[in-house]
Amino acid sequence: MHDRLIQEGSHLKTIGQGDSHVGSTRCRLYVLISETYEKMYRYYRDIRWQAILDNIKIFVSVNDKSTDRLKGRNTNIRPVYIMMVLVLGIVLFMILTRSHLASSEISSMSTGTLGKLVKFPHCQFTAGAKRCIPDVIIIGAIKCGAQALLEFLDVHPQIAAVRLETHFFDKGFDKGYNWYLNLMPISSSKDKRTIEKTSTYYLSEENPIRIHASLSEHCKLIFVVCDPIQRALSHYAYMFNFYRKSGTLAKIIEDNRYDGILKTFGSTVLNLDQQSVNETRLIVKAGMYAPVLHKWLDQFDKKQILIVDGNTLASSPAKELQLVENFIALKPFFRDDNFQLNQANNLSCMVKPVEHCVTLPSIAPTDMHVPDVEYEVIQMLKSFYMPFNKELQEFCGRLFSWA
Ligand SMILES: Nc1ncnc2c1ncn2[C@@H]1O[C@H](COP(=O)(O)OS(=O)(=O)O)[C@@H](OP(=O)(O)O)[C@H]1O
Repeated sequence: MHDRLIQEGSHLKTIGQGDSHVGSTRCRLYVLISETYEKMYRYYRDIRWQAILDNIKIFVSVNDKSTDRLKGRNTNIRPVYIMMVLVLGIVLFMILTRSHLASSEISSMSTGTLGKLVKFPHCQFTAGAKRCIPDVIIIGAIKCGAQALLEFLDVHPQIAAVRLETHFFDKGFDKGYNWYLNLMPISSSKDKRTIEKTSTYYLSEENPIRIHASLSEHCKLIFVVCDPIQRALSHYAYMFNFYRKSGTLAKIIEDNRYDGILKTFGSTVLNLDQQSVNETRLIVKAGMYAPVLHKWLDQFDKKQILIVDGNTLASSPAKELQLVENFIALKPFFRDDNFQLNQANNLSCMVKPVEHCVTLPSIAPTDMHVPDVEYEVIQMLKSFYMPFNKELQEFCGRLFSWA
């Protein structure tokens, strides 16, 4: 069985094997590492028992007669109690070999500013339940409706969403796989895809490399974009209100950091001479979608990335949700009559099968600072973003009303 597994499954690596006798039955244990669970199903019939811990898969063959069994020959497989004894032995074996596994994997890791890069096991099973790291990640953009997309998708029966931003790949990568996995929803269904959203992922150059190295080679990315000027205004208003509420606005303005804001929207997005756009500011950079996308395309195939239009998502969510269904191969679920447009803010709420409006930051409308915006500033931003928007449209093969 072992040779056949190795021959047919080039993704399998043996890291240990041994013989043992239980009564008169000779048992051979193999400890194999596999990157994917799916491929293992093909071999499942050969295997008397398997266990999964991190990415260690353990397979047990009894008397090496499993290949005979596949060919339909009769075998003298001993009763279930033998297997139970083996299970206990193997659990011990797994514990003893974990430290060895860790060090053998480290040889293929990259360290340095990227952190340890290693393919994460997709799911872990405990007490009949399963947790899986994401199949799909919504990587941004800030203030374009990524949260609305996530919350609506979570109503789909095949989706298990992480409601809070984990920031694992941009801020918590050194916390490691188990920390990340424990943030994932528990699911008992085989059919569910796990989805995570952190709106700042798209901005960091390390994230595409880390996500590509850690998640399944089949993982998918969703990038929600929107009118970059509207986005910048929303971002500015959010930060202004946030810092004012926390009493740190004056300090933020004084610090003049690239990710901070200044007293006015114009002074934040323009250079000191007021004649050109300051592209070193986060608030400007966060709307330059095409250059950002290049970093992701260095790691991922174009087919693995879906661009969603956040402006359309606000007014006609079903249209964008259907694109997502198609992209991640979900059963059709979302229709126009699931949603209703709220005339007060021009944003859609779900009305069925559940009533759900996406919660916006808890700042009372009366306290909300709406930035003053000069016509010239908008014109400068328009010309600045135009080539990036054009490139994005070419990439998507789709026109956006705001581009
Ligand atoms: N259906 C629905 N409900 C609520 N909000 C919606 C919806 N569709 C899109 N949007 C837009 O989402 C904007 C906030 O974006 P995000 O949730 O992605 O912001 S964040 O980056 O995660 O903080 C938010 O921007 P602001 O209104 O300026 O706050 C909305 O315009």
